[in-house]
Amino acid sequence: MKVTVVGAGAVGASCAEYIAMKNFNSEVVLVDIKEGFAEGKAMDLMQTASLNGFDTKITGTTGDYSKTAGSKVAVITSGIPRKPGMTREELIGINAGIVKEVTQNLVKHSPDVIIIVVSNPMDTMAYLVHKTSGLPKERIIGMGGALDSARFKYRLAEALDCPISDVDGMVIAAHSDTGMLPLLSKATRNGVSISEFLDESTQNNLAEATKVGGATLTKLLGTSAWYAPGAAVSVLVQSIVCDQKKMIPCSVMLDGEYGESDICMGVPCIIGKNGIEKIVDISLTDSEKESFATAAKAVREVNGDLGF
Ligand SMILES: NC(=O)C1=CN([C@@H]2O[C@H](COP(=O)(O)OP(=O)(O)OC[C@H]3O[C@@H](n4cnc5c(N)ncnc54)[C@H](O)[C@@H]3O)[C@@H](O)[C@H]2O)C=CC1
Ligand SMILES: O=C([O-])CC(=O)C(=O)O
Repeated sequence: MKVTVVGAGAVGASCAEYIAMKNFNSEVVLVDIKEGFAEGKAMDLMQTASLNGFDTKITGTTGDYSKTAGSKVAVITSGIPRKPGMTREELIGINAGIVKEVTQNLVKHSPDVIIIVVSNPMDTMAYLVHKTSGLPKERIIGMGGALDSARFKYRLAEALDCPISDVDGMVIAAHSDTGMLPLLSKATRNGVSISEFLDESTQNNLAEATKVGGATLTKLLGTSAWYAPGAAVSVLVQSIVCDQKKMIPCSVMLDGEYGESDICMGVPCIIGKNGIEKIVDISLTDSEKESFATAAKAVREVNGDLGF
């Protein structure tokens, strides 16, 4: 199957690399606006194929969307990343125009495409794709929760001083420094609630560290992260291409679910060959419900800047 990745920068190239390394898909097309950049990244990645043992064909193009025709999945990573001290929301002015134009080009050449939105502010960019693409809602998936949940598991394992494979947990709501909701009430070590091992203050500290995970890395790196974002996208793409029907928190258009409508927010979804196969309704505590509603209010305010 053909998978297109728009934006051959840090996250886009990392997506392409992880997809290829997992060797489940035949073709990845990288697109960038910078002359020769996607072609160069594709060539460099292809020269790792014999070393890393994958058969995925990776090609690159400078803005020729005819090369993306017939894509099953397209990942939008084009746009600017934040710098230390910035919020994701501050990127809207530049990224909204880029995401809108890229979406129109993608849909023109691949009307049946499933779009994965990565560019920030992601929940608002996913909403923008809904408003401008004409695609059915099950074919627009915002990537945030997969990454935030991986960061949550990293912090859980750190606090529990145990292997990451021992822990499980999920982050829902918004992909923002304040709007993420790590579900402490459902986090486990081998099926045992973390409250059996960690006191409340330790739990709250690790939840806070999870929420600012992106900002912490941006401060350390001088730009935002790419390895875990790329890996998180590859998990989503694999679940679609291989119809795995994994449950992954994704930012999707809500129509009454979790008490919200006309907004993209992170909720657990079953991801398969049709994109979002199902939104999973899970029980939340009263305080989690309140946090979800507060996060939605903030996302709605940012969406307002799009002018729909
Ligand atoms: N949703 C998430 O969890 C995450 C989102 N991000 C977001 O992903 C985006 C990309 O981040 P990076 O890869 O680090 O940035 P980057 O600057 O390394 O790469 C972005 C690429 O997009 C290209 N581009 C810009 N306009 C374009 C257009 N109209 N068409 C095609 N390509 C275009 C640029 O030339 C550049 O190569 C940022 O908005 C960042 O905030 C990053 C990490 C995680
Ligand atoms: O922090 C950022 O700006 C990039 C991002 O969304 C993340 O790494 O979670």
